[in-house]
This record gives sequence, structure tokens and C-alpha cells, in this order.
Amino acid sequence: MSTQTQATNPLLELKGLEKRFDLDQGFLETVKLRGGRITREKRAVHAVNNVSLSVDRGEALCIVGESGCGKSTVARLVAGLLTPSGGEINYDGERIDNRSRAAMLPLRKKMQMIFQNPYASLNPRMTIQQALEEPVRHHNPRMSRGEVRDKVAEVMQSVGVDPSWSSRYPHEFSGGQRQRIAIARALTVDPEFIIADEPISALDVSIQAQVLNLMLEAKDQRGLTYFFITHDLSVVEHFGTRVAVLYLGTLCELADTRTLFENPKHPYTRALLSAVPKLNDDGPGHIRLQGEIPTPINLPLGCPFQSRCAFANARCREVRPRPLQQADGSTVACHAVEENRLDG
Ligand SMILES: Nc1ncnc2c1ncn2[C@@H]1O[C@H](COP(=O)(O)OP(=O)(O)OP(=O)(O)O)[C@@H](O)[C@H]1O
Repeated sequence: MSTQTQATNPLLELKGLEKRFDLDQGFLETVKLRGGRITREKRAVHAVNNVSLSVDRGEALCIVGESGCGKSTVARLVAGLLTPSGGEINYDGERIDNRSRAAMLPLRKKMQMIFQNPYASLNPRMTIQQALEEPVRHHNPRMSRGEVRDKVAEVMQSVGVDPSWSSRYPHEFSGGQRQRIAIARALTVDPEFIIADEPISALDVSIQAQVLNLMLEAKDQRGLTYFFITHDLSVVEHFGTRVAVLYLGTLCELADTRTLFENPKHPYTRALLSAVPKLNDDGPGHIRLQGEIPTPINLPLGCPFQSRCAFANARCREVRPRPLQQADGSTVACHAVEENRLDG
């Protein structure tokens, strides 16, 4: 059995990805007495732990999980904004996590990021025209002024913002329009891969669906591939082709969207899905998770979910479960699933 869900035409591959954030501590806090000897110990947040997954060309892989599970850290690692502590990131068949800044430049054009807060990605002192022209000029230094202007107008039109408003400043637009402009900024350089970190969670609910549909249209029209971070499962159901569920920086389950929603396997995925309100709900009802969430500073031995899992036994407390491929193609890291202890 494979230990990792295989994409058929992977654009992005994460292999055993790790990220630790060393904690700044005082000298005395780091000093420990061990076997009569004084040693210094560094403590670290284990934000991403041995994550392996692939993203196929043209798909929208959604990363879900509770706050603090490492979603944004994975996104920032993929975008090259953070350096991994271990593992590999391959893009289009080439390793990119160990590239210099200069060697990353050609990739910056192919890979764009959209953030939760469009205020943060748009300079308040630049007009929309200036904000959108900047990446076009940077990545296409030979383009004439007219070509740059045409490109900006074309992209503004495609995201539903009137190009005649391009001399306005970000504060003159609503939140939804600003996020459309942030998406336009990403699209100006004709990327192939978009990393979107909670791109609609700061927007009014009434606007969220419009922006999500815009991103889906852009995907179809421009052949984009998405790496989409969200904590909202209804967004995943609408947007994702596959879903990766993270818990404490560890991959619990990876499945195509329909399989995950119809037949979730990992106890954590089941609990997450049971919290989504449904009409005519005839499912098992809301699974209330008991127990403490361990800190990512002291990850437990064994399964990271054991302290909240109703199915945990001695093996779960001692041995970290490996992701194993299931008959329906999903990948699940859970001893209880492996041993058929969930439904029997
Ligand atoms: N620069 C940092 N230094 C120390 N710890 C960090 C740093 N960035 C993130 N962390 C920690 O890493 C873990 C994962 O954080 P991350 O922001 O990736 O989670 P998340 O799932 O995106 O959460 P949210 O949905 O709240 O944004 C958390 O415990 C967080 O406190």
C-alpha cells in the first residue's frame, strides 16, 4: 500500500514537510540538569510535522483544520515565505525549498498568493492602476506602457471591477471589491498556481459566494491550480477537488471532496464534519470532542489526536500512525481505521 496519495500529474509535491519555530527563551529557562550534567535545551513549536501530499494540475486542493493546526504555515512554506526545517517541496518536478531568492524569482511569476486581508496586500498610498501595474512591469520589463495598461484593464474587467475606477485608492472600495482587486493583482502576471490563505473569511457572508465564484471562474478560464486554505467546510464542499485535513500540523486524512464528505474516516474528520449544520440531517449528530488539545510545543508520543479521540488505545498513545491509502483512494493516518475499530 502506498503511504501517500499519489496525484497523477503533480504540479506541487510536499515530501515529509516539517516546520519548527524555535522559541526565544531566557538563558535560565533553557538550562537543564541531565544525568548530573548541565545542558541547554531549545524549545520549539512543531507547526508542521511530516506532511506529504501532492497537488495535481488544474485541481483545487483545500487544507482544513482548526485554528493553529498549521494551515497558514504550510501555505507560507509553499510560497517560499518560510524555510522548512525538514522535508522537500517540489514544483513542476524541481526541488524549490533550497533555492536562493534569485533562483526563486522566475517561480514568483508562476506562483501567486492571495491573503485573507486585502488591506494588507494593497498599498494604501497606491492607486489601483499603480498597484496592478507594478507586478506586470516587474515580471515583463519589455512590455510597452500601452500593453501594461491593456493588461491591467483586461484583468480588472475579468474580476468585475470597472477599469475606469483604476485611479482610485484602496480605501474607496468595499471589502469585497478590494479582495477582487487583490485577486486581479495576482492574475496580472498570468500565474498557474494560486496559494489562497483564507481569502474570503474576512468578507461579509453575502459577498463570500461571489468572490468564491470569481475564483472558480478564473480557475476554469485560466487553467489555474489552487492551494486553498480555509477553516470553513462549506467552502471546501463548493470549491475543493480534494481536501487535506490537518490536526496539530499533522495530516490526518486526504481525500477527494465527495469521498471525504460522504465517507469521512478519521475520527477528527468525522467530528469536524458533524459540526457543519445540514438540512434534513439524518447523520450521527454533532460529535462533541472531549479532552485537551496538546500544545504544539510538546507533541505527544503516538497519535496527535489521542487526547480527544474516543477510539484511542495503548497503540495510539505510543506509535504515531502512518498515512495509509484506503480502498476508495483516500489516505488516512489512524490506527483505529487501520484496525477496523471505528464502526464495528
Ligand atoms: N512565527 C512564529 N513563531 C512561533 N510560532 C508560530 C509562528 N507562526 C506560527 N506559529 C505557531 O505555529 C502553529 C501553526 O500556526 P498557523 O498560523 O500555521 O495555524 P493556522 O492553522 O493557519 O491557524 P489560523 O487558522 O488561526 O490562522 C501555531 O501553534 C502558531 O502559534
